[in-house]
Amino acid sequence: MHLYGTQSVNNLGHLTIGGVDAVELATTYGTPLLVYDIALFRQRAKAFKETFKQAGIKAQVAYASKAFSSIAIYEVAKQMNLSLDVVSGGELYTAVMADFPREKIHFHGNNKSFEELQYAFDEKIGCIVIDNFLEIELIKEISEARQQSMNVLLRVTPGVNASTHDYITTGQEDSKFGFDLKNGQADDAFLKLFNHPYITVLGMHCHIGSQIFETAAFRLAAEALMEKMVEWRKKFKFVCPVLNLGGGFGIRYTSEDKPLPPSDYVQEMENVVLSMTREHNYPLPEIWIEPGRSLVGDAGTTLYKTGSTKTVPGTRTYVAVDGGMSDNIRPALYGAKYTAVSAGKMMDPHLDKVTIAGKCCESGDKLIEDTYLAEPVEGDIVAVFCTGAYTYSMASNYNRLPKPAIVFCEDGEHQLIVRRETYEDIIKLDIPLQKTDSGKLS
Ligand SMILES: Cc1ncc(COP(=O)(O)O)c(C=O)c1O
Ligand SMILES: N[C@@H](CCCC[NH3+])C(=O)O
Repeated sequence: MHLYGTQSVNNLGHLTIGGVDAVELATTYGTPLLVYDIALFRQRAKAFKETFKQAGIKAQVAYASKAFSSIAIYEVAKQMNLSLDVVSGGELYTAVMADFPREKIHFHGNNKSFEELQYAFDEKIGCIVIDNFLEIELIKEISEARQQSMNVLLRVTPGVNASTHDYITTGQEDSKFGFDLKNGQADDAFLKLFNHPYITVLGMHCHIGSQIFETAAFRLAAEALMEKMVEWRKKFKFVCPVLNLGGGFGIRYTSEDKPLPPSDYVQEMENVVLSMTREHNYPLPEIWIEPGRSLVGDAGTTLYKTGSTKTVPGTRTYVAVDGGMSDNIRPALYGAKYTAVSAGKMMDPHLDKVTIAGKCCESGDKLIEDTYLAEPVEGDIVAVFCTGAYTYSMASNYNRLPKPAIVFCEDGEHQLIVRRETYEDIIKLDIPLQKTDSGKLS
């Protein structure tokens, strides 16, 4: 059984997270419950920052908050001196509500609206990562109309095919994101902005995908961008002060995943940048990275309560829990794999082979196929590990299931940071039909 971060087992045989009994948490807050081990988040953040410090490289570590966005996690990110990657007006609004330092906010997105861009200008954020030609025009229009300056990075696709799920690779040429590095798009984009009175191009950005294990993909991407930077210096006498190499560092969901320590990926990037800047006598740029999953993924654990059990003789036993694809779409969407334990029976042998099913009206709503629990009976608390990234942020109200509550745990303390949705929340946007004489709409 693999435990993460501060997880342990207490003398009652219960799983503990951040020194707090998981079964007690389930009783106090109800289930499904997403529990974050905040010490693990802090440890990961510190490790990333330390890697740059040791190499003597100026850096920004931006939490890619699409992985999990809430006011409280932004507050922890602020405490840890992280920067923040937001990808929509909604994430930016959450950051503003957390009073995140605006100059450390980076705004992403392949189709930012005029209103979202104006909001970014209103808040005077640190940087907009420009993704396409329309956005260039919109940003020029806004900055000129307001006579307001803005820092930008150009998102480029370096043509690197990282081996991960097709849906989450982003650095290949055939991608909806960014300007192609090889076919001249990136140069065109740069020239449209270079020497603009209000817009400062800080440099380039790339992100090659998510849940990547091989260092080679990061190396190739860094090399491709460095080569372009050297070319731009030669052609346009432009020196990039910033190189943003994105996120994507893989984590261990199951024993099949063999990630390196997150800082190893960063060191690979650092080595490329250090050696190529030396080789070309290029001023060392600041390196920015954007880890999401590797900061919050294994810090999150979802607690469910088991309900009905069904055995298909000779085939399998389904154990249904009180959540499912509505709070974790990843198994259904990507075939993502997870591990689970019986959180109240940690000392008991986990020998019962079961498929953990969700409660949504969908055959594909299976959280884990063929896993092992300790003699499951109704009312057990099952903990599914590594659910901190892209679960709550991708959650839905499918079947009108209320979204779970979220709790932070640290040093034996726990705090509710997102309350559970209620049925009232579920219908809060509904507008009943207006009464007319005919009973029809008019
Ligand atoms: C531009 C960008 N940066 C950072 C991330 C974070 O990726 P990850 O959560 O895999 O670290 C993503 C998501 O893939 C992204 O699209
Ligand atoms: N949502 C994906 C990752 C997408 C990353 C964002 N570009 C996942 O769950 O793995």
